[in-house]
Amino acid sequence: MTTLSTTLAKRLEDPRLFRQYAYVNGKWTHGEGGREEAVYDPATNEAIGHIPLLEAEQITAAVDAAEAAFVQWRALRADERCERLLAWYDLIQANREDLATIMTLEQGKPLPDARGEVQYGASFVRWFAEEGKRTYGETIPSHIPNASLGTIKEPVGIAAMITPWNFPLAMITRKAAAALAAGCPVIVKPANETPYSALALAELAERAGIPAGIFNVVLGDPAEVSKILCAESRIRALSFTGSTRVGRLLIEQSANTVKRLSLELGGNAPFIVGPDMDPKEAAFAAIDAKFQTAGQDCLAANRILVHESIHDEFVEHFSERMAALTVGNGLQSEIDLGPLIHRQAVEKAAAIVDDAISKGATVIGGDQSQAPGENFFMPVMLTGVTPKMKVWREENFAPVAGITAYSTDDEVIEMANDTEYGLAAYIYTHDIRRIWKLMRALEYGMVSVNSVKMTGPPVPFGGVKQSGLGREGGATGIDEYLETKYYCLGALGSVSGS
Ligand SMILES: NC(=O)c1ccc[n+]([C@@H]2O[C@H](COP(=O)([O-])OP(=O)(O)OC[C@H]3O[C@@H](n4cnc5c(N)ncnc54)[C@H](O)[C@@H]3O)[C@@H](O)[C@H]2O)c1
Ligand SMILES: N[C@@H](CC=O)C(=O)O
Repeated sequence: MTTLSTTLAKRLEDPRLFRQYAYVNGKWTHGEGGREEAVYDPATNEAIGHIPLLEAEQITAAVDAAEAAFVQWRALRADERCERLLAWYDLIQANREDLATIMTLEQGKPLPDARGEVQYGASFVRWFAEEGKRTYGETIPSHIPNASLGTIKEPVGIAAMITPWNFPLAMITRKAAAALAAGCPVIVKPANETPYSALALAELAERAGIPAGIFNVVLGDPAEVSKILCAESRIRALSFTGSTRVGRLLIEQSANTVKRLSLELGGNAPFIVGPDMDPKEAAFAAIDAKFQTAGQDCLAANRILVHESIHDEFVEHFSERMAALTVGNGLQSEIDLGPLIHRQAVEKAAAIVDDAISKGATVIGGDQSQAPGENFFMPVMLTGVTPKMKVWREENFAPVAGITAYSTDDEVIEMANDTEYGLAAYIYTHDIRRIWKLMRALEYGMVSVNSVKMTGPPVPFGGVKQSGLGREGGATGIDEYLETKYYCLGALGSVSGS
C-alpha cells in the first residue's frame, strides 16, 4: 500500500532525511510506551507519517546524554566547534531542496518560501559558527592591591529549546547554533505539527560530526515534555518561541529551577503609513508584511494604520492587490498563500472576522466558498477596525488585515502602543522628523522603516512587553547561552598598573 509517508520519502533525493523517530544520544528512538501521533499535510489533511511520543524516562535519558556529552563539547576549542557547525551549514545548504519539500509538506508554506526559510535558517548556523570564536571576556582595572581582575565567558550548560510550527527550521537553528557555538548541548522539542524539519536537522548534525548527546530532538505530549524540561535542574537555559500564553506557563514552571529564559513570543505589529506616502507603494508593502506565510508570522502586520488623507486610495490598491493573491497547495507553482496549520486556526480567523463585522467593520474579500480545502482561508481585509475588536487586540495569525485611519502622529503612536505586545512595528514615510519621532515612541523591540524585510543573522531579534525576554541573533544572541565568570587573581605581588 502506498502511504503519503512513502510518497514523501520518494519525493526526496535523500530519503534518509525523513525520519519518524526521536533522536536522543545519537540514536533514532521510538516511544517506549508505544504512543504515537500522526503528522498531517495541512494542505490535504492526509497523514504524512507518525512520530513517537516519548515517556518521561526517555526525556530524562536525553538530559543524561546531554550532561555526559557536555564535558567534551565544552572542552573543544571554539574553532573546533566552528568547523563542526560549518560542516552542518554546508549540509543544510546541500540538502536545501529536500528540506524545503519536507517543510512544505508538514507546514504548508509555498515551496519557494520554504527554500527561503532553509537558506535563512542555515545563515544562523554560519553566523554563530563564527561568533563562537568571539566570546571575549574582559580585563578589569583592579581596585584591589596586587590583584588582577577580569571575566571569562563559559557555556551556561544544557539548553532546552521549544519551537513553533510556523518556521519549523529557522526557529531551531537561530537558537541551537548559538547554544552549540557557546559550548552547550541542546535538547530540542519541536512543535508536533512540524517535527520532520527538526529531525532532518538532527540527521545532518550527525553527518556533520556533532557528537552523540549534543543535539537531541525529543517528541511527546507538549505539556508533559515541557514540564519535565522546566523541572529538570540540570537544564540551565530554556529558549522558547511560541505564543505568549505558553510563554507565561513556562516562566511559572521554570521558577523552581531558576533557569535562564529566552522567550520569543507573540506580536501584534502595527504598520503605520504616513500622509506623504504613495498609497500604492505603501499598500503593496503592507500586502507583503501581512500575507507572508499566510499571515502566520510573528512579524505579520496585524493592524494597518493609514493616514486619513490617503486612506481610501490605500484601501483600493490593497484590495486590488489582495484579490490577485493565489491560494493553494504550496507544492504547486505560483502559489502565494498556502493553508493555515489546521482547522482550529481557520475557525479562529473566521471568529475574528465575525467579531469585527459585528462591531462595525467593513469587510472586503474573504469569500471562503472559494477556499481550495478545509484548512485554507481566503485573504480578508477589514476597514474601520477599532480597539474593541479582536482583530485589534489579538494576534490573528491568519490572512486577515485590519485597517483603520488616523489623523495625527500622536494619535497613531497611541494606537500602535495600545497592546500588551511589543515585538515589531513598521513605519512607512519619507519624512525624517516623523520617522525619528515614531521610531523613538513606539514600544517595540524592532522597528522597520520603509522595509518589510528586517530580520537576518546580524540583528538582535526580540520583543518588549509581553512579546518576550532576550534577543536572538546578532552580536548578543550567543550571550543567552553564556555565563560571565568574574575572577580576582589576588596576592600576585606588586602588579604595576593593575
Ligand atoms: N517572537 C518570535 O520570534 C516568534 C516566532 C515564531 C512564532 N512566534 C509566536 O508563536 C505563536 C504561534 O506558534 P504556536 O501556535 O506553535 O505557539 P504555541 O505556543 O502553541 O506552541 C509553541 C511550542 O510550545 C509547545 N506547547 C504547546 N502547548 C504547550 C504547553 N501547554 N506547555 C508547553 N509547551 C506547549 C508546542 O508544542 C510548540 O512546540 C504565535 O503567537 C507567534 O507569534 C513568535
Ligand atoms: N519571521 C520571524 C519568525 C516569526 O514568526 C523571523 O524571521 O524570525
